[in-house]
Amino acid sequence: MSLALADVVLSYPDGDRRLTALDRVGVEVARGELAAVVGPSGSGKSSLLAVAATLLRPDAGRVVIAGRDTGGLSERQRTELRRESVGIVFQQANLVPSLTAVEQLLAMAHLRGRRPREARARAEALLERVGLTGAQRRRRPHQLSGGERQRVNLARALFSGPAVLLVDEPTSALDHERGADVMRLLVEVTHEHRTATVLVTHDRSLLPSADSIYEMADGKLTALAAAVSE
Ligand SMILES: Nc1ncnc2c1ncn2[C@@H]1O[C@H](COP(=O)(O)OP(=O)(O)OP(=O)(O)O)[C@@H](O)[C@H]1O
Repeated sequence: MSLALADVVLSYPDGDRRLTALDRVGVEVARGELAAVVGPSGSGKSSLLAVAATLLRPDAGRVVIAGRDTGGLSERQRTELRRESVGIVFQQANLVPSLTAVEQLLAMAHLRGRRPREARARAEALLERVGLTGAQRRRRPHQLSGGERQRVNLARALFSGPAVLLVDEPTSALDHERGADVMRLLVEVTHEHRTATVLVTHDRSLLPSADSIYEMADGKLTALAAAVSE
């Protein structure tokens, strides 16, 4: 399993008490599998992604990423593991306003010490794969549509070759057709790049293309349909 959560509990301070956002959550996602998580607002979906991304430490339970139990790791080790093994596509694209699409990816290469020519070729290929033309790859975020920015975001998340891909509401700002296109792309890249992908969404119409489906309600995660093992 590339991503495994077992008995994960997460709570937030809430006045004098604590609010339980994740209540003994367990989930396993294999490489090449896209698991979709649906659930109402406030049910704990973003909290699940934050824990899976090692951005938040759970109060209890285990989070295993690419075979490594993250529980005993220092902050520094967690950051390192996140950089190497976790691709994150959150609602806002969080792109750097002054950089072109290609440069958004190259900025990551710089952090990771890749060779410039090799990095540029990889950046161009990934952006092409997610559907950006040569001209679009040279544009800055404000010159791209919301859907195109999401594609840049996805390409950037894939750049390091992560084992785990975490995607939060990628289609919420898009119309139905564009949302369905982004979903199709996510399924394809999950299979091609062999990522263990978790996708959080409100949109139930996207579910049929997922490999497995879970529902989050009041911090509890239930499997609605399991992945068919290969
Ligand atoms: N930093 C925080 N401090 C306190 N409570 C929080 C914090 N973040 C989230 N919560 C609470 O935890 C619960 C779960 O929130 P979470 O954001 O995970 O839900 P969600 O399913 O992602 O919602 P949405 O679909 O609206 O994004 C909610 O009751 C929320 O108010």
